[in-house]
Amino acid sequence: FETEEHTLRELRIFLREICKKLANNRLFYMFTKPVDTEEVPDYPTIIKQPMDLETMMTKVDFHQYECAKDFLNDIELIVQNALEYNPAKTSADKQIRHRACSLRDYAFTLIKNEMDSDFEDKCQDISKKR
Ligand SMILES: CC(=O)c1csc(NC(=O)C2C[NH2+]C2)n1
Repeated sequence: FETEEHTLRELRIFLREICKKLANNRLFYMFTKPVDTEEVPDYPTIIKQPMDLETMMTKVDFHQYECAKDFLNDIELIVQNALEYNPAKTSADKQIRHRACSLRDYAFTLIKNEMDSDFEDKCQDISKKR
């Protein structure tokens, strides 16, 4: 059991580093905090499951990710929300969609390059057992 807790502790340290790198990239500024429903009142009428990088950092601290796959599922939620909320042909919408796709590619590539695949397998095994 103790070794499982050591594994999940190491996962949290790794995911905080990934989250920090993504949140510190100016390209992803609009994904760093929850959309302000005061400024964008129609957002909650369209996007039913909002997600952002600050919320993901909190989820790491609350032990709500047991493997990198769960973390990447929330990245994909950020991306899908942005594509749904910004469907127009305008340059503003196009730029946000392009940045959402860049966020996805950065996150998946960072994790693939910096994470030992055996370590992720161990995390997924622990997650399945729980
Ligand atoms: C996080 C996110 O996807 C977001 C925040 S504001 C926004 N879009 C706009 O403000 C307008 C450009 N066309 C609507 N999208």
